[in-house]
Amino acid sequence: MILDLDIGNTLSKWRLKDVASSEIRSRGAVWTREEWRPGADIPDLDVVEAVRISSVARESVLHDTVTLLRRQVGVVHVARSTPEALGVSCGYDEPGRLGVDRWMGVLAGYQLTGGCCSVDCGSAITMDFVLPGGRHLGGYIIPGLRLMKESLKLGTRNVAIDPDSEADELLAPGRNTVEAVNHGIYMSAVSAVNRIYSEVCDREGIALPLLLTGGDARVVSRGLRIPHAVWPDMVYAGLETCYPLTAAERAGRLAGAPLPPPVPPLEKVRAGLAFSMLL
Ligand SMILES: Nc1ncnc2c1ncn2[C@@H]1O[C@H](COP(=O)(O)OP(=O)(O)OP(=O)(O)O)[C@@H](O)[C@H]1O
Ligand SMILES: CC(C)(CO)[C@@H](O)C(=O)NCCC(=O)O
Ligand SMILES: [K+]
Repeated sequence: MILDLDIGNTLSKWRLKDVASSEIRSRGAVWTREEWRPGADIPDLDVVEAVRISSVARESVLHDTVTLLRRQVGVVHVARSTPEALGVSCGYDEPGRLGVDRWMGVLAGYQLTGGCCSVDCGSAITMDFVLPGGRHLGGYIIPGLRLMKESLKLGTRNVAIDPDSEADELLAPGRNTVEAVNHGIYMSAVSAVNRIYSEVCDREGIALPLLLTGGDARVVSRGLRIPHAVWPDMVYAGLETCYPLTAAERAGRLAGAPLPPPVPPLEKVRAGLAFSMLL
């Protein structure tokens, strides 16, 4: 089995992948705490022959995790953001400072589409752009839905947005504090994704396929009118492209990859932008 780890600020997610069949056997998530160690909700390391890690937690958390895993597993790959990988050049002045989860998303997105906008709706909402030809432009970081809500300190932090809510309801004016906060932050996240996508496509003169991942991807997806695809395993797919271990991965087939989303005509993106500027 391959153990893939996506260590985030809020949650550490894992999945077990069968080397022979390339199937995902199980998955789970644990809160990212002081240290990460195998426990009741962590898979049995005896069956694991290789580990691949994307981590944006503190370096000490990663260090402890790797030390522990190396005692039991022969192969441990730790992904890093680099100036260049798999035909993509990093847009950051200091590539090592780009969150490696973002870099994994960019590499997976580029592999799937040959140029895209990748959005990760997690603790933070990040947006990255990579053009056909492989130039990553850099991106944007805004607080995620949960963080935005917590920062308001209106006593609504424990009332989460129902991930199954309809976008129409979430976009309507709230009629109590919880609704006003939830609908407000939802609207700000969806508007930001919309606006940033349109601005960058306009600047660059190209409409790009839009890909979404992260814990809040599904609910944000429902409020977006731009065509896009949701790819829950996008960060893991970045690990697959960097460290291919199964036959399917070596052949470039990424687990759970959606069909590349249709790209709107650039004129339509520009018209939407012009409209929002008129108001
Ligand atoms: N079971 C859950 N526990 C915590 N957050 C959840 C859960 N299900 C959905 N969410 C939502 O997912 C978001 C966190 O997403 P995700 O798991 O992608 O983030 P993360 O691990 O914090 O990633 P990063 O720190 O890399 O941004 C939260 O804003 C929250 O609204
Ligand atoms: C922005 C987050 C927290 C999103 O998970 C992560 O990618 C990160 O810690 N990035 C480092 C800062 C940067 O990407 O510029
Ligand atoms: K993340």
